[in-house]
Amino acid sequence: MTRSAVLGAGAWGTAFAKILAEAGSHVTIWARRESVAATIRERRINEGSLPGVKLPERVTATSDLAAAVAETDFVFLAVPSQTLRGNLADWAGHLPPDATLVSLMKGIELGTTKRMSQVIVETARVAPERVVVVSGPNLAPEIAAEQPAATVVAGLDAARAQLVQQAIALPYIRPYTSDDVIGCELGGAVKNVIALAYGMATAMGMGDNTKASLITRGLAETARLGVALGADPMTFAGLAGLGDLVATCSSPLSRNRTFGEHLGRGESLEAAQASTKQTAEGVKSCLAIRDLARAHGVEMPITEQVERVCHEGVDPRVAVKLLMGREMKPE
Ligand SMILES: NC(=O)c1ccc[n+]([C@@H]2O[C@H](COP(=O)([O-])OP(=O)(O)OC[C@H]3O[C@@H](n4cnc5c(N)ncnc54)[C@H](O)[C@@H]3O)[C@@H](O)[C@H]2O)c1
Ligand SMILES: O=P(O)(O)OC[C@H](O)CO
Repeated sequence: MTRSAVLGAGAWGTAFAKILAEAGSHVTIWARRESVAATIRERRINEGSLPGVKLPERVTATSDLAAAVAETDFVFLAVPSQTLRGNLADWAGHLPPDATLVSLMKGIELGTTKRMSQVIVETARVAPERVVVVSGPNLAPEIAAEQPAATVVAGLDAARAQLVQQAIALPYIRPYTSDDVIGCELGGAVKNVIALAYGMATAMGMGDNTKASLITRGLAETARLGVALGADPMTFAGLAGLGDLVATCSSPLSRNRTFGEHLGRGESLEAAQASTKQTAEGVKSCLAIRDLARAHGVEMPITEQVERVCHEGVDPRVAVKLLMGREMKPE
């Protein structure tokens, strides 16, 4: 039987531990707070992150990182993107020498503009082939409720990607493999930014034409950046591209869309942060994605406007006017 560690006891880490255990792994969740780890161990619940979900017997938890990762085949990373580098700096020395490191995160690092797999390779000092990424339309509460969904397992080493695929396949999870790590990670990170815009549009009372236009043009700018970085354009028509974009934009469960709704109602960034507690990765990633796009000479007008609303106090209505008033061009 395989052994897995899930580092991060948020909504996704907890839901993913349930998947892994049901698919046959022994799973240890690492939680920052011992009280969270103890409740998972003793009561098999993580009420703060995934309310009402009972975890299988094969899931345990600890706040001791070395104990969590000892003798594991897979280490799944599910902390907020902007904390990953700091976390890995502390963890790198404890990781088993051949464990596959799997990123469950959807963000781009501020300052460096690196994807999560790049941060892992650099900080844990491992070969890129040891890193696998899981990304797709996977809202944690729906997955925890065992509603059928598909996802993508992307890796440079096809054999490792297949092992992860086998480790998470269930009657309600259908994982596909891919070799396009760049495309899958970008799809996951940029959809959060577009979902912020979608939430703003929703709160401003905009209709389905507006929302369809945002999704379509949002995907166009994602694919443009992806191609400039070496991704396969077809990835953006798949689960980690369009699939995740549609799920995140259309679901009231999405933290990014919900955060956008707060901004669309005229709240400041600080007020929106105060009323939404969980991670809305797009809020920080929009800055890094904008910088990455500029560095590669790629136009990302929706991302630019989301960044201005989030971080420069621009009124979302003004952002819409600017987007609609751009120079005419072919699709
Ligand atoms: N929730 C989902 O539906 C979902 C689905 C797919 C991918 N993701 C991605 O998974 C990642 C984690 O998201 P989540 O939904 O679990 O977020 P979350 O907000 O529910 O939980 C984040 C967890 O990280 C912990 N944390 C915060 N700061 C930390 C630090 N400095 N060091 C270590 N741990 C820290 C928090 O205590 C919390 O347990 C994100 O990149 C997100 O985009 C989430
Ligand atoms: O709740 P969000 O906005 O972080 O989205 C969750 C997942 O990434 C959806 O696939």
